[in-house]
Order: sequence, then C-alpha cells, then structure tokens
Amino acid sequence: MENLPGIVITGASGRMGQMLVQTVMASDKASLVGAIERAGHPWVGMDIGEAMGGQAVGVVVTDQPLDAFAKAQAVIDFTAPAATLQFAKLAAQARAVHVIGTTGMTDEDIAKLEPCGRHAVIVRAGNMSLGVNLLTQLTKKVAAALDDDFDIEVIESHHNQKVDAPSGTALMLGEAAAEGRGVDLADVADRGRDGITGARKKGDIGFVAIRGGDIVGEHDVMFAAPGERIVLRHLASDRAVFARGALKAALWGQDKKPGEYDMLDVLGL
Ligand SMILES: NC(=O)C1=CN([C@@H]2O[C@H](COP(=O)(O)OP(=O)(O)OC[C@H]3O[C@@H](n4cnc5c(N)ncnc54)[C@H](O)[C@@H]3O)[C@@H](O)[C@H]2O)C=CC1
Ligand SMILES: O=C(O)C1=N[C@H](C(=O)O)C[C@H](O)C1
Repeated sequence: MENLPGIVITGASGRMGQMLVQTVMASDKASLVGAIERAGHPWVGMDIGEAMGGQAVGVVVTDQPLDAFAKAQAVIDFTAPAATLQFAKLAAQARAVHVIGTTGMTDEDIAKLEPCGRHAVIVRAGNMSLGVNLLTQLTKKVAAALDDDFDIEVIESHHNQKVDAPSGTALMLGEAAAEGRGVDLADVADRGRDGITGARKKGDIGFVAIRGGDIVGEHDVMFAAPGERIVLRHLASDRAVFARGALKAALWGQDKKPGEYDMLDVLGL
C-alpha cells in the first residue's frame, strides 16, 4: 500500500470530487492521501469517508493544500478556474502531477499554467472520458472530409448546476472540427445567438448549450448540408467515466517529464 502513488483530491465534496474519492479508494493502483476543500467549508476537519456518509478512511479534509500536496505524487483537481490556478502553483512547488479537469478557464488562465508546467507534469482536458477523446478524433476526420456546405453545430446538454458555457467538451469538439477544416476556432465560433441574428455565416462553427435537471453530459457534433446530416454523439450517464480517466492520467504522469499534456497523450490517440 505504501508504495502506491498517493493522490490528493481537491474540491472533495463536489459532484466530481466525491466520485474521484470513491474511484481512488477503490483502486489497487493508487492510494488516497489527501482531500481538500475551500476554507470555511463544513467538511474541513472531518474524515472524508464519514463526510460522504460512510466509514472513516483515515483522510481528514483540509483547507491547507500545500501540506497535502507535499505528501502526494498527484493532485486531481475538478474545482473552479481561480482555485485551479492556485493549485497549479502549489503542485509545481511539490513536484506533483496535476490533473486538471476544471473547465471555464480563459485563454489568459491557461497561459498562467505554462510556468507551472516547467516544474511538474500537468494533464488538462475538458473531458477525461475515453469516448469523448475518441470523438474529437472522429470529429476532426469528418470535418476534414467535408467542405463548408456542411454547417457544423456543437450541441451540449448538462445539469442545471453547471456554471460555464459552452462546456469544456464542446470547446474541445469545436477545436477538433476547426482543426479538421484548417481554420482557427476563434475566427469562426458563433457562441451566442439571440434576436435578429441574420442568416448563418458559411464556415461558422456554432455552439448551443442546454441546461436542465441532472444530465451528466451529452454532446452532439452536427454536420448539416442541404438534404443530409451527419451527427456524431457522446452520452455520459455516469461521472465515473471522467474519474477513471483522471486517475489514469495521474498514474500515466508519474514517469513523464514536466510539461503540459492532454488526454490524447494519456490515451495514445
Ligand atoms: N474534465 C472533465 O472530464 C470534467 C470536468 N468537470 C468540471 O469539473 C469542475 C467541477 O465540477 P463539479 O464537480 O460538477 O462541481 P461542484 O461545484 O460540484 O464541485 C466543485 C468543488 O470545488 C470546490 N472548490 C471551489 N473552490 C475551491 C478552493 N479554492 N479550494 C478547494 N475547493 C474548492 C467547491 O467547494 C466544490 O466542492 C467544473 O469545472 C466542471 O465543468 C466536470 C466533469 C468532468
Ligand atoms: O460540469 C460538468 O458536469 C461537466 N463538465 C465537463 C465539460 O464542461 O465539458 C465535462 C462533462 O461534460 C461534465
């Protein structure tokens, strides 16, 4: 047990945090050595197993990330952009692999990770599932094969507590489609239609965000032309797919050189 890579979960009380705690606890390839929550959170000071409604597991939730990171080989972080930027500095200081699932980061936020990636391995992806990462490759291929008679729309659906739009996954799929077409997504993205928008601009990649109920995460990439449509679809019905991907990334990163990686690197796609 002692030789297994030690993992810290940030945002341990969150939807993904709890799923990650369960996934790491159930793994025979890693051990849970820390659980982080924000200062003032009611779980701070409690055993994470008990806080989640089960047996004590000997890991107390803390709001002191550096102390926890220093004892770990990897940090798995599905929180919020500002928290992730803080954690990136601390993980770099501790030389721990930092797996980032947090979405909603701006280009400026992402640029701030660069100095951290000089000291530690960072694996970041808007979606850690095998299915979505494979779908990005299919999207790129289909976009490359079709001309701009095919309008590309990315449609995503999520639960009613999600705070960012378009989803990180939708942006990954949009990037893949743009890459396949040989264009820059920033030049063609159409992210918010409302009112008299005018006709659709040829070559644009549109984004549509649906929010409701407890939808885990659903993504369609639609290629629509006169007389026919192709729809590539991924449906996630269990957050375990993201947690398994994140743990895989944490283990994969153990023998890698410092730098910024994504799930395509981890999965070899
Ligand atoms: N890349 C992927 O595969 C996936 C990414 N996500 C992303 O993960 C993030 C979290 O999603 P959920 O778990 O649904 O959200 P959530 O709101 O349920 O959990 C976020 C947790 O982070 C904690 N947190 C916020 N600031 C903190 C700080 N400074 N220190 C410590 N803890 C802090 C909150 O207290 C909360 O417990 C979102 O950005 C979401 O889009 C979600 C699922 C899959
Ligand atoms: O917030 C979520 O829940 C999810 N976020 C990720 C995203 O923004 O794409 C991944 C997944 O779809 C669930």
